[in-house]
Amino acid sequence: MVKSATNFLNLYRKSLSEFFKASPLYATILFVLVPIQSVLPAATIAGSQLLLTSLNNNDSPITPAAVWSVSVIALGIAGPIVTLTQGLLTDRLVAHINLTLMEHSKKLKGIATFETANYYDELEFIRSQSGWRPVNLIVFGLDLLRDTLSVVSYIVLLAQFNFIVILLVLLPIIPQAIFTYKIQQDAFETMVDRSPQSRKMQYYAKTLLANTDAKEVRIFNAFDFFIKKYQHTFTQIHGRLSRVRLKQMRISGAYAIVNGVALVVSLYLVIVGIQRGSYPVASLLTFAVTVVSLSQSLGSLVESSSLLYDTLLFMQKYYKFLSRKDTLDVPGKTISLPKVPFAVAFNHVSFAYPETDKKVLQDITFEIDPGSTVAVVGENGSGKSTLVKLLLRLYEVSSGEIMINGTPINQLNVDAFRHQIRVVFQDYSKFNLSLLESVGIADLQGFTPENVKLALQKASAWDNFSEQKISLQSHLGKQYEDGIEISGGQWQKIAIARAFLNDDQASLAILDEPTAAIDPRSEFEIYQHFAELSKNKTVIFVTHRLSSVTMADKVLFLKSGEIMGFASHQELMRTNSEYAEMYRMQAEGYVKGLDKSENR
Ligand SMILES: Nc1ncnc2c1ncn2[C@@H]1O[C@H](COP(=O)(O)OP(=O)(O)OP(=O)(O)O)[C@@H](O)[C@H]1O
Repeated sequence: MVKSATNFLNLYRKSLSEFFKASPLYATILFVLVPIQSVLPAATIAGSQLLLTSLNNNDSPITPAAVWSVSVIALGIAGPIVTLTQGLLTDRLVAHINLTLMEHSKKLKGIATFETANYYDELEFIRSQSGWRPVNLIVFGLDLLRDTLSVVSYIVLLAQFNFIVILLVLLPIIPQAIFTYKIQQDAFETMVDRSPQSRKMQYYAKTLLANTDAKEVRIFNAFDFFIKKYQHTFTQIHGRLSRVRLKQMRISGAYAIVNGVALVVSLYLVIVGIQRGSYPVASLLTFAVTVVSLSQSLGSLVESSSLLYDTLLFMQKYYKFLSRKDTLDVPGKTISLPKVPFAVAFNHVSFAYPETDKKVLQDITFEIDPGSTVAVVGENGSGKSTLVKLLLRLYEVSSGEIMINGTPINQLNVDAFRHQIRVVFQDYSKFNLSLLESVGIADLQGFTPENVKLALQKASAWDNFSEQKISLQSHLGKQYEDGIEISGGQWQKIAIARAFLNDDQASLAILDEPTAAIDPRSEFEIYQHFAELSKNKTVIFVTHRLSSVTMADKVLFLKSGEIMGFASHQELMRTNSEYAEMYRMQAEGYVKGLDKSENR
């Protein structure tokens, strides 16, 4: 209990320091004004009692009247200033928390955090709440400060009464507070637990409402299917949360009754005290007003601190994410390679994705000569994209070693190494930016309108865009009001253009199924430019179109994470029956297709 209270206070203190990081000015104004604002109600009550006493004693009422007046006026002025500053600080804090998260993601050079289910859930939870949780941190964080100071100031006012009176007012609140924190923790844990389910619910709603799945949902008439799935998941998680909240309400009601009885008893004690002459008559006013205000402030203190507790549990996850280290092991001193074509060597490389046991690559050993072109082929799931990810050092190998120009990959400077690579991913990004930026992002220091245009030409995209009056400045995608939605093939051509951008400065090009959505004419044109792309650099391309392997010096044939063959296409055709069969099957399918159309 003491330990968790200490943790709570430490986390609160740490979280408050975020206010100052977000805006030192607004935070300072608030931390000066809120305490003053908090004690002002008690000051007005004290002023009232002094006023009554002075009138009763025929003394001058000027000083107590001044205390009362100044307190009331200051209270009126402080309110709007605090509200304004709180609003301004909230905006800053939301931006600060999100920017800190984004800055931290910069340090995570590996992608395990983003592709592993557990990490992903945690990240999604933080990301989905980072837009509004900081607001609660300010609101409840300041409420706690305000309520604490108000409670202290009311207790000071009550100090003139018997100790038992104070105890009667304060005691019932302690079990109530403990219980409320416990319930809040249960509610939070229920919410965190349900985060995978919440994601499911969001997914079902999005499938029906977003444009990405609109076609198939309608063709399959799958509306009720998704609505039922949503309702089912909602009922599951809502039931748990409702039970926690109902329990909270029942027990809070019971404590309210205990509290009420304690207040009545304390009023009785004060009346008896006044009748006996222990307290002045005017103190009844102080007691009546203070006890009600104190009771309200105590209730509010418990509520705000329990709600803050909920927010602090979020902050705990936020700090945990910030303390998350990169999944790559980056040495203190790293090596940058000269701008020459890369020689790539895999030495007995095996790999299992984090938190899984299955080796998706097993004992892979091969060498690629600098400046040569290698095609990687194999069935779905044979490990081709995984090999690419390891070569880009998005993951660390489980065992074995990858060497680039004779240097182990994990001794290279990650940023410099990646900057020497041009890459097209199978699941390429559709950056909702201008056309210029969508391509330029591949070389942020070196892109110009001219070289972006050249890259788009090599990707066989420029004429197509020009015909549709899409300029370099046009915004792509639906994120913008004036954004233009382009076709799947056009998005892919932009991804290819990124590989062509300033490609003469790269040492390695990696193309993972680069032309899957491209029309045959464009594909032919792009492949013609590939010859240019492969000049002065090593090229590795993953493909299912075996017709394109003839462009490669060698073919790496993978099956179930193992190398089945690594030789020229001609040699594999001669020596590897499985490869030859795969190639013939594709070629026959194509020829049969031709025969059919000719016989029509
Ligand atoms: N992030 C991941 N976490 C866990 N397993 C993964 C992950 N990504 C891929 N896998 C698994 O690794 C294996 C190899 O996948 P990979 O994507 O490398 O195959 P591929 O040869 O590129 O397939 P395709 O031809 O379909 O693109 C598959 O069994 C897949 O399920």
